[in-house]
Amino acid sequence: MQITLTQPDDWHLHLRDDDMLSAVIGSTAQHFGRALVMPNLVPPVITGHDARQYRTRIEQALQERAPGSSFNPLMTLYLTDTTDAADVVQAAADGTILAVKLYPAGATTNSASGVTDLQKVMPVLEAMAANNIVLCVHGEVTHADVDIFDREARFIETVLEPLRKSLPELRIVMEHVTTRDGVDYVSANPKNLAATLTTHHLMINRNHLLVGGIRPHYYCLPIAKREEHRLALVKAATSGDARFFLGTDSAPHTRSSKESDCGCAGVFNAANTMVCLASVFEEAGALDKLEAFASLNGPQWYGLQPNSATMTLGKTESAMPVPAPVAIGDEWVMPFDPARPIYWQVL
Ligand SMILES: NC(=O)N[C@@H](CC(=O)O)C(=O)O
Ligand SMILES: [Zn+2]
Ligand SMILES: [Zn+2]
Repeated sequence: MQITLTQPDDWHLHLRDDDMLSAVIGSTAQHFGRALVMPNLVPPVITGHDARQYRTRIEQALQERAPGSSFNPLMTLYLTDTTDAADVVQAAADGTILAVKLYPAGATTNSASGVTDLQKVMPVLEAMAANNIVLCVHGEVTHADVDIFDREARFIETVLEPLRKSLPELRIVMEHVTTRDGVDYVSANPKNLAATLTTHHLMINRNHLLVGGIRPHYYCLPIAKREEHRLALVKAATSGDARFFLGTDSAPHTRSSKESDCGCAGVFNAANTMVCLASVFEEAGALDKLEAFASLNGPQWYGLQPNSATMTLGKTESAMPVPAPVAIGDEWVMPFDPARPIYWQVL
């Protein structure tokens, strides 16, 4: 059996910089037409100028590692307490950026420069609403007294809902939704709200992370939740609802920084996302919805055309191996092990 789709895009991707960028760019460029590139570098991508320079570095890495690729990186800015609204509006108007990313300070990898109080960035958010610029959010509160498994639900209640009430015209993407609460909130609020879903959150729950030994390569933020939440994510992804689309959140870290006494959060799934998704959609009896999720809903939300190229996926007789580790200097980046056999390949 084979299925052919419009070439997919990745609406949430970490490409990093320097050697890591060179090591991982090929995995994405091989399959995806475009990706929305996250700005959480050290230091972060804050201004339009930073984004143009980062885009140039990505293009250089592409030329070296994937010559001839037509992959198109789409850039974002990292919102800080002191972001200049005029710079954001200009960067969107001249095509430098497609969206702005909100990291609550301290919520995830490289978020120390994130927003400490939404009131401080209201002028920027108002300018974004007026100019139809999308806000992508890492939707977790960071208070020490909120349990890590409740941080997404609490964000919806205490940050997202009040923000949407005070600025209903602002178009918002809840990135990497991991709970039924998140899915239900997006489903119930049709206006100016969408969500990305990652490959790994469609495949693993918190037992995969913690039962039978701790699995640092499944540690990511937001953390994987109970099985009932994973099932809600699969239902949303396979529903055909245009407000749910693929953002892999492929987030490479070196093996030693994951297998550590204080391991980094992030799953590197760029190389096998499409075969994993084919497996998830097949199991849900929804292979006919994979194209909407991976290739059509995202461009529609961002007001872009779908890619003109196609991708064909074929079933295999025997299970396919997990992609090989990617070398970076004398280190490795370990690709996502989907915790089940995969009988699909990209042809
Ligand atoms: N998802 C992760 O666990 N990590 C991401 C950051 C993020 O998307 O929150 C990273 O940059 O490593
Ligand atoms: Zn995030
Ligand atoms: Zn991310």
